Amino acid sequence: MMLRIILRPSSSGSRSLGRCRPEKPLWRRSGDAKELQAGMNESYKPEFIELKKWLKDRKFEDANLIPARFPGTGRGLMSKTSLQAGQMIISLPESCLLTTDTVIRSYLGAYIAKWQPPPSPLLALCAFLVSEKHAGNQSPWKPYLEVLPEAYTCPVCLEPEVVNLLPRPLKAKAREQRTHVREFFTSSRGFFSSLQPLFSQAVESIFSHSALLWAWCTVNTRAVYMKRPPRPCLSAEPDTYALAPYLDLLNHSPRVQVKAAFNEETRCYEIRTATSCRKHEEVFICYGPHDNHRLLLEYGFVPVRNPHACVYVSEG
Ligand SMILES: C[S@@+](CC[C@H](N)C(=O)[O-])C[C@H]1O[C@@H](n2cnc3c(N)ncnc32)[C@H](O)[C@@H]1O
Repeated sequence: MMLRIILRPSSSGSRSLGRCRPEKPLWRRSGDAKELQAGMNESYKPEFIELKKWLKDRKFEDANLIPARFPGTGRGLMSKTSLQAGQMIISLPESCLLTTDTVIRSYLGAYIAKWQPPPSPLLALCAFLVSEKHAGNQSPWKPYLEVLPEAYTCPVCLEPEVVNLLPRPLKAKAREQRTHVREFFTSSRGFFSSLQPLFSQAVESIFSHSALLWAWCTVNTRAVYMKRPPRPCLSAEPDTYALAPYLDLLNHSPRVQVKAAFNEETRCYEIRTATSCRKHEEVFICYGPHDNHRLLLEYGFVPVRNPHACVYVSEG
């Protein structure tokens, strides 16, 4: 997420990640009826009822999209009505977004301001996610945290024996990603220690490698692209991540295009379709024109048919 409809540049630095890609117009649907399979409504589940209440309190109401489980793509959002080209799919108010603004305004803000060198925007978001998850029932973000995956399927989360089975170029990238996250953890430990006054439990047990990996994957697979101005209390790395509850239930299809961006006038993150979507179909967005390696590496899945799929060959 960051859903890239495109979503954003990757948090591991070297690539552009699938998030909402606002500069690309609209989406295409394949029109292949065989691909469209009915989903099982999940809106009755307590976690989604709680999430909808929480969103309503933050001025978001939507009667059209419902959480559902689809064969092939898993959990996603289904449209209760047909959607026409150019129609808004979702418009999520700023008050629902989790960005570095949220973190800086929180109890972590004073600790971020004190820490030198300034933490990166990604570290600020990850620390907040870990801390709020640790807070459990006390967290105002609980309804959102409850619908986040417990675990991720990106190669960085796989056992080395499993990574070893991947094709060679992907294996190399998966190992690089693992090293990158390990270094992110090691270099963040000092900052985590500085947060000890906030917790009765040892910070080492809260901000563990596995907790940070979960937070990193949450941001990397779900955040949308939303550029924030640089702030002195954060490092100069681009601040482009926004977690967008509910909107981040939208799955990827390489065959659709959307327009997605934060609207400065309405103060909402908006996604519009370019093409129509039939009633009771899964609504997709496009995380970017990514090949299968990239989708597996960054998002932990490979779509059934991908027009951007390619085969890597070595020079030899
Ligand atoms: C932004 S989330 C979308 C919602 C997610 N399916 C959920 O249940 O929370 C992105 C994640 O959804 C899954 N996903 C997205 N598009 C998919 C697709 N076409 N097929 C299978 N899984 C997909 C991947 O696990 C990906 O990391």
